[in-house]
Amino acid sequence: MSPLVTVDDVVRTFRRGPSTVHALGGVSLSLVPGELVALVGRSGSGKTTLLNVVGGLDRPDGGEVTIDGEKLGSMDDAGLQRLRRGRVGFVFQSFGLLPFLSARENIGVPLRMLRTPATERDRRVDELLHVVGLEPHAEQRPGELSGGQQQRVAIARALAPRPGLLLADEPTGQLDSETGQTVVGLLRDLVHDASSAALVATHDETLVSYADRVLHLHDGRIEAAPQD
Ligand SMILES: Nc1ncnc2c1ncn2[C@@H]1O[C@H](COP(=O)(O)OP(=O)(O)OP(=O)(O)O)[C@@H](O)[C@H]1O
Repeated sequence: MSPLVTVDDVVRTFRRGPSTVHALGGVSLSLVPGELVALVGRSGSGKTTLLNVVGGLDRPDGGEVTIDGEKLGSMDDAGLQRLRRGRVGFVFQSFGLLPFLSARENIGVPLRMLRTPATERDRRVDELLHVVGLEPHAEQRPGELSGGQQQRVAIARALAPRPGLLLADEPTGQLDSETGQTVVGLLRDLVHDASSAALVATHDETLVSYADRVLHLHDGRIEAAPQD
């Protein structure tokens, strides 16, 4: 199967005062549709930096990211913004929901940004509320939902435009282990069903056990997979 995402020798360095931090020191990987890949590594190993570069939130200093055959390095800022709106979904540890909107309205936000017609938008939001099991809570605001419910809203929102690629940074970090397990199982099923690819940075052993593949980052480099 041809890859949906390829990351080729990506380098990202940051200046911190007089010193240089090599956050990514030549990372290469690829993701095919339908796989959930866990990205593990110690704090500071470069996981968030890699997700940001793959999703076009940050530009690398070297190397290339290709999504669906399109090179991100050739896109201007408007092109990257279009990519993020339509083809890449982000799920963050802190959920990132708008506090004054209901669950239903939060899920619909990316579709509003894409100017999806209202009837189609409503249909898609209803479908997602059903998929993540939040129909009874559709009109509640984030502050009236549990952590697991908020994370399910965030996942539904990320999936609303049917992105080919889902990027998640510690999506279970704020959840107790049982809720985390529910969210991870849901995430995996959604990725498999929609043939999306997901790259998920995590410290969570349960999430790692649900992944199709695990990539280990160490000091900004992917380590060879341990032999089993
Ligand atoms: N904007 C920035 N400016 C300077 N240094 C940065 C910046 N962003 C990241 N870094 C540095 O790059 C390295 C990698 O950081 P990154 O956040 O990607 O790690 P991480 O693996 O996601 O860590 P954690 O698990 O704690 O979230 C760290 O040394 C960090 O301090």
